[in-house]
Amino acid sequence: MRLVTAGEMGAMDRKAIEDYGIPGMILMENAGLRVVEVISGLLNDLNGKKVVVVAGKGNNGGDGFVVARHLHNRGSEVQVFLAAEQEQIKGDAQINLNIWQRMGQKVYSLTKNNNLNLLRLALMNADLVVDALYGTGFKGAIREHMVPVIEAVNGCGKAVVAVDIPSGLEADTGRVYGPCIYAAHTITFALPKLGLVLPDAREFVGQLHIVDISIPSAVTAGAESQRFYITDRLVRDWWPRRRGGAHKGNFGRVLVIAGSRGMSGAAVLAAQAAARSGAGLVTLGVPAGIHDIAEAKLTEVMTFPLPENERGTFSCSALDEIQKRARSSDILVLGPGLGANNDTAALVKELLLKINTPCVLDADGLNVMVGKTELFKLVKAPLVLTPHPGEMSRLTGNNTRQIQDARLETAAGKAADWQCILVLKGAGTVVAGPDGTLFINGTGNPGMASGGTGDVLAGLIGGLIAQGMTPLHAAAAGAYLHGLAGDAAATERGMAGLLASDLLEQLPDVLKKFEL
Ligand SMILES: NC(=O)C1=CN([C@@H]2O[C@H](COP(=O)(O)OP(=O)(O)OC[C@H]3O[C@@H](n4cnc5c(N)ncnc54)[C@H](O)[C@@H]3O)[C@@H](O)[C@H]2O)[C@@H](O)CC1
Ligand SMILES: [K+]
Repeated sequence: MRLVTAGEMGAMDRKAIEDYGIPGMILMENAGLRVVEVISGLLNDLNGKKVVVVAGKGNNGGDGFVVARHLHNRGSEVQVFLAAEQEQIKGDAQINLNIWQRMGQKVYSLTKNNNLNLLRLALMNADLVVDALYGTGFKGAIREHMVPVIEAVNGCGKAVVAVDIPSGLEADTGRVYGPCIYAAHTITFALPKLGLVLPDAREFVGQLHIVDISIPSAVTAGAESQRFYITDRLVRDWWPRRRGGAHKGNFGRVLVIAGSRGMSGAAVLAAQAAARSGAGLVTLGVPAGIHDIAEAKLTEVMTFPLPENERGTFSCSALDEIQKRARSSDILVLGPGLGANNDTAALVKELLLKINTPCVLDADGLNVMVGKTELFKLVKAPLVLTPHPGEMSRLTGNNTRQIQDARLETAAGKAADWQCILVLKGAGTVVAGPDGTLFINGTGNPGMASGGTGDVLAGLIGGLIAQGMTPLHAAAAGAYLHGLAGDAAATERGMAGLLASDLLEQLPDVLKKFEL
């Protein structure tokens, strides 16, 4: 699903209104109705439920009046609080406010101080709160006089449903510069706004619902944004189909080159993830000293020993053998647990320059390329880099704060500079293609910030490429599925004890639903 900025969404609204003749009132009516549908699902029976609507002066507030009307019609007891003077309300919002008042319903203006106490009282008794203070028109920090309103809503302990965007959050940046509504659910219209899926926004957005408000599909499909939110639907579109009569040769061959003395686990995890992803054949090459361990740990994956140096890491003399094996493989996964020394670094560098097989380069495979990033664009086959912010910092020379403050720009910029696919890991993993396409991932949880989960991701992406997904789609799908596996593991066993190997256990169930 495309991610849009407030400006892009506004242009689409205008197009629907001006080019297609859909009155703005209809869009607002649909928006309100969709919110009521979600609320209805949350409260079961709307009859008799107490709902507080806090509305702002713009069209987001207008949506709030529509919500209030439909909830009232379905038997809820609705109180509307307006964070503006009535005279400030214009256009469609004004029409909906008028309708509400002609229905004999009150509006309490929060610009009068005593109504703040009334709001607090109403919130105490409420079953649910609707936040319609600000939507895509909001930028910067909440003004001083609105702070107590937001604080009252956040402090009341009731479920808050945010209309389009939690008020206080910027639609384009996902940034919050002052107090902001903590929503349990955010119902956003037509397409997800970029800021809603960025990591800073997560705690405010709660569960994100994307609802249709009847903007013609030709308009939303014509959005120019090359940023996408990864969804089930996208992954399903990319999914490699398994024909009847298929054999293991149809699902690709993965070569994993990974591990060193003390880090056999990384190699094993990456190889198992490739196998669990559905790849036909997975072969793991490790330094000879840990070969017996790898072989003992793995059942389905084939293993072979390679020359090592006195530190127990790959020796550069392993080059020919790896090259030969890579030629008969569909993808090379290189890097997990390699260790970083000059000998191994030389091997990685030579391999990248010589192979014609697509490659996923991870972990120490990336660390040994620090200072040599100009070589990335010389790699002949598609290259997928999977740095976490620390590795990205070393590769770019920017500190991690700079990387984290500009995750989208960094990923997109370096994917273009290095002519590669860049997977910038961390909350809200960003996948960037060299052509400017960006995918943002919303699955996963903090429990996954533990050793070995990155190795699983590298193997998973490799396995998907082997099965015929394009490297860019495999990187995005891999991040998404990896997060789903982490979420399933966390649901079952909690976050604290979550191990990378738990993700492997969850993968078959996660993948199952895409096979249908
Ligand atoms: N036709 C349309 O454009 C539609 C718009 N819809 C709703 O309209 C919303 C956008 O409406 P608007 O553009 O009127 O904007 P908002 O309703 O988001 O209102 C923002 C208002 O707050 C002001 N503001 C901006 N930054 C502020 C700050 N830091 N502190 C205080 N005030 C600030 C703005 O000047 C504006 O008056 C969407 O989010 C959506 O909810 C929906 O009704 C669907 C159709
Ligand atoms: K809102």
